Amino acid sequence: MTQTKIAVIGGSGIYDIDGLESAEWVTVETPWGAPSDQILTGSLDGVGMAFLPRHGRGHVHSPTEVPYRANIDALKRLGVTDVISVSACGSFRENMAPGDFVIVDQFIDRTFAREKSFFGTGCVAHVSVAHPTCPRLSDACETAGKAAGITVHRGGTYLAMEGPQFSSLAESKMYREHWGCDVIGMTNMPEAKLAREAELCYASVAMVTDYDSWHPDHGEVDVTSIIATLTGNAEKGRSLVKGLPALLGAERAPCPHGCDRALEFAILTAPDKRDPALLAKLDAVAARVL
Ligand SMILES: CSC[C@H]1O[C@H](OP(=O)(O)O)[C@H](O)[C@@H]1O
Ligand SMILES: Nc1ncnc2[nH]cnc12
Repeated sequence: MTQTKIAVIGGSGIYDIDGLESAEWVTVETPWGAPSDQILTGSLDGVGMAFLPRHGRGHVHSPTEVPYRANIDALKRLGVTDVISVSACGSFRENMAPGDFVIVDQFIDRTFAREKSFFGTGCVAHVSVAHPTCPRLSDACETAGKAAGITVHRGGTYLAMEGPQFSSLAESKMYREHWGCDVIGMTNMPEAKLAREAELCYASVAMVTDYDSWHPDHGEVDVTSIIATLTGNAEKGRSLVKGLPALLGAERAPCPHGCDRALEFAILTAPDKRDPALLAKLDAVAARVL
C-alpha cells in the first residue's frame, strides 16, 4: 500500500482551491523547466493534496505554451499518485449543456506544437494510451460530482485542438458529425499522455461552458461568456474536489487498470545504449523502472 496524494490541475478560471489544511504554495524545479506556477500543497480529510493552476495565476500561459512536461514531472516529484484535470470545454452534444460536467474517457489529439513525451533518443519508450484515463479515478470523480448535485455525464470523447483560436464552423461540424467527438478543449493533450508515461492515474473533468460554433441557436464562442459560465460553476468544481479524499482514501492499493505500471515493458533502448543525460532527467517520472 502507498499513500494517496491527489493533484488537481485547474484550468481556465480556476487558479486556486480553498479548504486545504496546512496550505502552502511551494516552488518545484524540474529537469524540464519550470511548471506553470508554484504548487499549492496541503491536505484534505487526512489525504495529501496538490493544486496546480495550468495557465498560472493570472493566466499567463497559452494552451500551446503550458509547460506540460514540467507540470507532470513536478507532480510526480511531489509524490502525487492521482491527477484530476478540471477544464473548460465546448460541447458538441445538445444534452451536454453549459454547466454540465463530462468525465472524459477518450481523446483525439489534434495538437501539433507541443512536446509530447519524456522519452526520445537515448531512451525510447512506448506506453499504451488506448484507455488514456483511469476508470477508478473517473469513478470517484463521477460519484463526487453527483453527490455535489452536478449533472455529470460519464464518458465522452474530447477533441484536443492546438488553439488559441476557436474552431471554424467547418471544423466544429466535422468533429461533431464525422469524428463523433463530444467535447472540445485545448489542453488535455499531451497532459494525459505524459501522465501515463509518468505512471500517474489521470481523470478529466470537463466543465461545459459553450456549444462551440456548430449549434444553430447559439452564437460564436467568446471568452467572456465562457468565463462567466465557469465562474458560476466554480463552486460545483470545488465541491467535487472536496468529495474525492473520502472516496479515494489515504491508503492506495495498486491501480487495478495498471496506470501505475505503464512503463513496465515500455522502454526499448538497450541498457548499454541509454543516454546518461536523458536518464538523469527521467529521475522522477521513470525512477521505478530505471
Ligand atoms: C478560456 S477559453 C479557452 C481555454 O479554456 C480551456 O482551458 P483549460 O482546458 O485549461 O480549462 C481551453 O482548453 C482553452 O485553453
Ligand atoms: N469551444 C471551445 N473550444 C476550445 N476550447 C474551449 N474551451 C472552452 N470552450 C471551448
